[in-house]
Amino acid sequence: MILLTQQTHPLFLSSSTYKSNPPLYQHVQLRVSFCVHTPFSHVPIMSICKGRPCRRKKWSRCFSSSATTQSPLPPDPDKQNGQVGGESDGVVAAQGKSPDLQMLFRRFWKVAAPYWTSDDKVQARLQLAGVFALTLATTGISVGFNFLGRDFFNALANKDQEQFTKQLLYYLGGFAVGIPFFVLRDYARETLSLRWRSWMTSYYMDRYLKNQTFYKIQSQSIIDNPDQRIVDDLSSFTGTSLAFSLTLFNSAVDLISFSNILYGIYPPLFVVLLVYSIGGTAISVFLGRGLVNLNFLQEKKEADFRYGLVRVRENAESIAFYGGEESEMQLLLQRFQSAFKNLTQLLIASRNLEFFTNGYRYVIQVLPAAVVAPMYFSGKIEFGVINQSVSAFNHILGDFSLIVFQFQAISAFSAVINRLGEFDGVLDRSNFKSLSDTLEDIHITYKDFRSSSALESNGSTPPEKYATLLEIENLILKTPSESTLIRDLSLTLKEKDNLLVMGPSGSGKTSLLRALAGLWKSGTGKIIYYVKGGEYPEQSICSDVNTPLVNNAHDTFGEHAKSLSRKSRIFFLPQRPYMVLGTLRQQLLYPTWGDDVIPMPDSTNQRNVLPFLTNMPNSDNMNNKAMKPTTDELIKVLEDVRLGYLLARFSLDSTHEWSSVLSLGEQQRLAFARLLLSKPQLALLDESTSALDEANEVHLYRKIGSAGITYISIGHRSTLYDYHNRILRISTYDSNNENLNWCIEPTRSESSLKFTNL
Ligand SMILES: Nc1ncnc2c1ncn2[C@@H]1O[C@H](COP(=O)(O)OP(=O)(O)OP(=O)(O)O)[C@@H](O)[C@H]1O
Repeated sequence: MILLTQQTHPLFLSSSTYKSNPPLYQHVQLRVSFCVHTPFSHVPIMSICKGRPCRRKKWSRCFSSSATTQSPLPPDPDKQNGQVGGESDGVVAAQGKSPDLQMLFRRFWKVAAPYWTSDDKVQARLQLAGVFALTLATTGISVGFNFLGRDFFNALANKDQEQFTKQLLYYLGGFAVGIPFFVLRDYARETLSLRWRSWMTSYYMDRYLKNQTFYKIQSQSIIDNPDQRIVDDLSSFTGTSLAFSLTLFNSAVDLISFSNILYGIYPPLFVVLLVYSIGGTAISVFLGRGLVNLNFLQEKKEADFRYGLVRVRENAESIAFYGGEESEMQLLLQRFQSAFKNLTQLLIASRNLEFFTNGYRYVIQVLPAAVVAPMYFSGKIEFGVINQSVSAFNHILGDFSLIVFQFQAISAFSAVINRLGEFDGVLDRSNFKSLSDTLEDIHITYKDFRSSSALESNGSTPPEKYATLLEIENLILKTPSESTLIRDLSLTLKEKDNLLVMGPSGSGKTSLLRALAGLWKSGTGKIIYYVKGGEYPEQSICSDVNTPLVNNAHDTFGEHAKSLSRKSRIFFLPQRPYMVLGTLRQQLLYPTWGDDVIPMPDSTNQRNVLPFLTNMPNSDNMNNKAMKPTTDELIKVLEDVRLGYLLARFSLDSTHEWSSVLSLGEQQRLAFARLLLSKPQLALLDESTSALDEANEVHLYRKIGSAGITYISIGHRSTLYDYHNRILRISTYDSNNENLNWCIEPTRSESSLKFTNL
């Protein structure tokens, strides 16, 4: 028996980390995991983590070392990046049913296939071929070792010193030649796995961030912990898929190579082995059937626990103000207990399976020697042949017993496949159509600004002074849970026609802005934006699949223009501004120039970066953006919103946790600075001055008014009347009342608006 120990965690802790946190890592250092292998066999017969059967990742490490066959080297201290992704709370798991095998294969294929047909396919396939070739070479080397071992033990048994020395030298020579193959095979496999993972990470992140999918997933609670699926599950999926494919390939080659040897020694031994392994597989599938579901739940529960801790970090100040430590402790303990209970069940299920699998492994150990020994005693075979038959037997046993030996790894892997398959489906649905068929009824259309002016000047009537910016037609707005908020709203908004939206709490004011921003689609009706299209290139004007086609194709902007117009023409200011991670300059430039302020890596580092990991800003997008503001302009805009004093405390390029170092009112003023820099056509302001004193509020409204930005604001203060032309009053919807639950009224005469005379 060869005992390969992996004292894993300390290898990944720098001494300083360890010294600064000795109690934290004390128990970690004591965790010794090991895989026990049979002589020259790649099959791990036991996997132990601190005295109990290893979970998933540790097993998959044994698994991947098994995939790499008979390595004379200790397995790599490979990625110890926490737990492997995991199980899903998907439909199947949630119902506690065993996942359907066909669906599992379908999901596996759907998740795995895109990379191998992607832009990186040539490189990927070449590397895969290299890994398979190296695996084949290592199998050949193992067969060679099998014969070397036979002659070595023969020389020993015959007390033939000369032959023994010769065989010893052969053995050492074999190691010198063979070891690099094993190392290179493992390295090539890990490199390919990392490349695959990198591509998939970029592919999943792209789809996750596109079309506000992240928002839909979060606001409608569609699936749990998407972040964990992107980080852990993808890593586990790529690593285990490669390891598993190589194990299968290797087992097939191994089976052919060693079956010949074993069959040549004693055919009945081969038949016994076959019957034994088929029976063992059937029993372990039966005993371990509950593990897949337990693995699903375990990962979800652990992710929930981790998310609870992240929320404490994110809301540290509020929790500290409330003095909510006790409640947080209770909530976190509840989540941990839930994970603990499930893990206990998982351990019990694993233990029961281990009773069988360990028995299965050990009972068979003496069998080949016992069957072949009579032939040795009768002088029909030499002593070395016994060793050879034991070795060949173990190889074939491992090949036939893949499912028995790897059942836990396979069950964990199935959970990962289901989790990713489910995520992939959600991303697909979100990117091709809505997540729910009933949610796509509010249509947003973008038309060329000129068409509104043309319409108005058509015929004998003189053109109106101001062009239309927005039309809302028969809008019935509903929550995602289908409760009506606003009925049959129709309005037209022209340039400088600033609208104030008022109404009781919960009546649907923010929801109206959500619908205008395209975040909510539940309901019916039309929203038409007239976007100043002069800056858009002709080719960006195309028919829009998500919006009803209008007669004049040039009137409707495509997806690309839609995102451009949303980004550069319509600007949304929430009540609690979002502060990005980065410098003060980045805060100001977000989101209009957000993608070109991130420093590009220098060209030396660039060489090592995979092409799909660099997200080059879209050149059309760049062309259509206004010139990036200079430092002087940034300083001026800070002064315009009365934040100039910040520059005495922070430089433009200093990085801080801005949501903590700036007060809410300062953050709101910073958001107005972004708005003034972007100069959109239309701004949607959701109580975006709620934290400001009246003097600052008035000042900011004057600034955006004089900048020529038209706005729709939600607010409660009567002082806001002075800066708006009309008020949209919404009352709480009552299904028994047939009247409309909104009305539009003028604030006061247009000439009296405070900024019009500025
Ligand atoms: N994701 C959601 N799913 C279901 N209902 C929601 C969702 N988000 C909000 N609602 C409900 O929609 C209604 C309108 O919410 P909205 O935020 O638009 O109100 P509001 O008028 O802006 O209120 P306030 O003045 O208090 O901010 C509320 O009853 C709210 O509970």
